[in-house]
Amino acid sequence: MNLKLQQYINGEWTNANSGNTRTIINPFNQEVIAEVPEGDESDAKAAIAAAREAFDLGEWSSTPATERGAFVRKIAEFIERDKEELAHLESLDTGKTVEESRGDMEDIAGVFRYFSELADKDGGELIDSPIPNSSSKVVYEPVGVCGQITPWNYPLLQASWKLAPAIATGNTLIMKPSEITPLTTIKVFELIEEAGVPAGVANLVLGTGAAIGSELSSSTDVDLISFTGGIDTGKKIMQAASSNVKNLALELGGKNPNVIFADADFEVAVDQALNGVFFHAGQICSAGTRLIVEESIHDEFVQALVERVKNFKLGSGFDEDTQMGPLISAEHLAKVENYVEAGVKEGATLAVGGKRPEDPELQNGFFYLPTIFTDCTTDMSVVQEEGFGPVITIEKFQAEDEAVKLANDSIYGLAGGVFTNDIAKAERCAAKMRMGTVWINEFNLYFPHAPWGGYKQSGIGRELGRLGMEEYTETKHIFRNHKPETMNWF
Ligand SMILES: NC(=O)c1ccc[n+]([C@@H]2O[C@H](COP(=O)([O-])OP(=O)(O)OC[C@H]3O[C@@H](n4cnc5c(N)ncnc54)[C@H](O)[C@@H]3O)[C@@H](O)[C@H]2O)c1
Ligand SMILES: C[N+](C)(C)CC=O
Repeated sequence: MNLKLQQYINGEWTNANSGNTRTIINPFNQEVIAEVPEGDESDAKAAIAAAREAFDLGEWSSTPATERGAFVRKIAEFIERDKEELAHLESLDTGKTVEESRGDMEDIAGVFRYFSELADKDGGELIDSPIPNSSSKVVYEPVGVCGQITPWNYPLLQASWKLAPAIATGNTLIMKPSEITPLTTIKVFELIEEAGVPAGVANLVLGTGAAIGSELSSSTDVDLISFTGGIDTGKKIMQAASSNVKNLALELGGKNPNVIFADADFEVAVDQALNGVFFHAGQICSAGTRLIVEESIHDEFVQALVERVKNFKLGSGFDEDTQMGPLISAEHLAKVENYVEAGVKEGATLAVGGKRPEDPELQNGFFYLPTIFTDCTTDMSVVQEEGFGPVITIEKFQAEDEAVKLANDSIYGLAGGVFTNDIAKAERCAAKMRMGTVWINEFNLYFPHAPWGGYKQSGIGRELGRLGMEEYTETKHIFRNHKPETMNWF
């Protein structure tokens, strides 16, 4: 593997202070693919100190936005150049099909391009001051030192949503990828170095959330934490971030409803319902794992889903005909098994799946069969909890209001979909669904221009789009008196 396999702190590639390492395995067959440093609090502290110094020096934050945008554009170009290598690493690390990883790399390059173009497009605002002989303006400044923590399911994609806007806006940062899937993030730091981003601006620390993530969250030298991951971790980070009232951006989980009306295009709705869940074996925050289907088409819809699911090809992400890869780890496989077991105990009916595959070629990987539960009710844990695996629950409805009520009956509010050919009905539902993204006759689509984030416990703040840039800026009002005079009050 032609990769540095080290941390990147203050422009230097380093091993962990302790000398400890972690073995990274391929979830398809458990083969060792890399040995990376396992940093601890001392590595995190060194990276925070480097980022703090680079920010407080002021050179980076006062670099013209056009120049910072040019650095970000170069990174986009290098990602496009190294797309195949990056896609290969992502599939090795996550088990997802290399076709999906190629798509991710295109999206990631697009994210860097988008923020490079946005970098110098907002120079602030002149306010029409109500005070005579004065001027009033608003300027946007970087927040400071940013801690960035990412999950294992879309390692580089989630990192790109944080790295590109932070660099474009003149912040300094410390990135901590998931300890399970660090490879593409290491590679992108090679590209950040190659692009010439100054030492100390972007730092990479490798290790666990308990050691490094909590140091980033609690340090009073960090001004902002941007986190993508599970709700429970998000809550811990929120508490730790109160140490110095950090700015906080949280992208958390989802249990995303997909409402199918009887008047939807049947084939499209079936196809999108499957795509909405089974890409990356359901390990997607916005997976449409909660299907809510109009009663009159329910049985036919379930039958069509089951027929298609039975023919899914599970296998290595590097085989061209593989449609679904493994889950990420033995631990996660056990979690999905327990989740399904709970559904069965609560009375949901297993229409298909519900176990590991028997294919001898898949026994060394963390595979789980695509699974569909019918006869589900909103009180079931499988309907309320995020399983983060290839599992769909199906509920029935009769009336539009009932469908919306079911869709909103959740602690989550990340994303949802509605399939119908009645556009007025679709718009009515979209308006009432309490989620950060609602797709009409589509599922799981995202692009850099539109904001991404959750209502309710799915998070705080937005990534992507202009709002994703604003997360990394502070707003300052500057008032100037052109004709200062004494007040003679005291
Ligand atoms: N909303 C979104 O856009 C989005 C995108 C991708 C994934 N997710 C969510 O991520 C979750 C799956 O990812 P995961 O299992 O890696 O999540 P996780 O919360 O277990 O871990 C995410 C990151 O947090 C770190 N971490 C763990 N404990 C920490 C602590 N105490 N302090 C600081 N950092 C800590 C981990 O090391 C990892 O880097 C799912 O819930 C999924 O929905 C959300
Ligand atoms: C945000 N997204 C959809 C790219 C990945 C969620 O897990």
